[in-house]
Amino acid sequence: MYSLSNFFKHLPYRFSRCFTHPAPYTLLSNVNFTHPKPRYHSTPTSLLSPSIHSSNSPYLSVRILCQRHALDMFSEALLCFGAYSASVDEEDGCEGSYEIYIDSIFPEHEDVNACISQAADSIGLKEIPTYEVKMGEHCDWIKETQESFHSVEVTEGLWIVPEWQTPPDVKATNIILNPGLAFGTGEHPTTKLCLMLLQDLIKGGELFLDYGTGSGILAIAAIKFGAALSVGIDIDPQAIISARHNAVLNSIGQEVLKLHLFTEQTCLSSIKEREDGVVEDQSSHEINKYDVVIANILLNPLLDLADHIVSYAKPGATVGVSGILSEQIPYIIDRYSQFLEDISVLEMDDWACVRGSKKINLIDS
Ligand SMILES: C[S@@+](CC[C@H](N)C(=O)[O-])C[C@H]1O[C@@H](n2cnc3c(N)ncnc32)[C@H](O)[C@@H]1O
Repeated sequence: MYSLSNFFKHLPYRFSRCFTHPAPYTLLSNVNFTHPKPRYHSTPTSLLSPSIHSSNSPYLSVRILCQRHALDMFSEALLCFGAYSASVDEEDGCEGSYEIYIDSIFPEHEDVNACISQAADSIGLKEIPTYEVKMGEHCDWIKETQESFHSVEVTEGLWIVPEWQTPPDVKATNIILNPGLAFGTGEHPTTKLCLMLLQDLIKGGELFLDYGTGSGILAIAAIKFGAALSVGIDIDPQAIISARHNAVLNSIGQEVLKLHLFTEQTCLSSIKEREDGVVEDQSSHEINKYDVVIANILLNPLLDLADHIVSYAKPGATVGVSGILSEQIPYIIDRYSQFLEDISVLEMDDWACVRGSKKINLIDS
């Protein structure tokens, strides 16, 4: 039986993606951030801290030279240790180089040196990255950061459109998103792969579980494709808030798109609505219920939570797991082949999504 203590031990895995250790079942990173609570899973192009309250305050603009292999983890660590945002300009003169620039925004009063040192230390960098600091002018830099997101056509006729843009094709299936607050902008290959899988699977009337919903992009897409019910779960309250906002942007009601926060309290208390509007509830994501289950998280939680993730699917239902690099496919197949049959793999830009059908006679643990 899956236990809560097991579940919570996976939280640090959210920081593991930039390490591609070959051995399965290994804790790839022992990073344990204590303050403030980490919010983001990865940084495809840009991250914004949810602690932003005012977009018009003075700020420090910090350009940091980072080792390319540490990019994802270091960006996330910066947010954890005080940065408002961390973004990468892939076209900024470092192509092919061992190092890459991260442009980060800090509050005016922040001790940037301490933040960068702590961030580097927390992910085990031996040297503190070099950086330069400029005082930012009063300007709406959140808006500037958001403007780096553009409408994306994921597959023919399926567009992800930022909230502030007009859909390029009004006849297409348009998912309207505010991508600034949680992972799932539609730009990341794993999100694209999951969307393609969903488009293939949802024919009408299905029950869909989005395990690690982030911005809610997959849960929303499933409804747009014709699912009868989407349930999105996440361990990050900001993701739930963001997904709810995005559901409203797409005129999708709570009767068909249910969002649930996984917390320790969730399992100890009954359903309750908190002051921030997040509903905590475990009752509606029942095992053996869903026609399609997709988990776009990371290698290690996918390995450790495999039986838990699969248990939500009906016998014979499709389970898709993503958030993994192509080189990690064998570990996923090795682990999931005890639960799934007819396993196949979709790949895009070195990222992968593994799908399979839940074995009919599987006894859920
Ligand atoms: C890569 S994002 C995926 C977002 C979206 N589903 C997509 O496909 O773009 C992963 C999300 O999973 C959440 N997450 C990470 N570990 C989790 C876990 N063990 N259980 C539930 N959610 C988790 C993160 O908070 C994050 O919002």
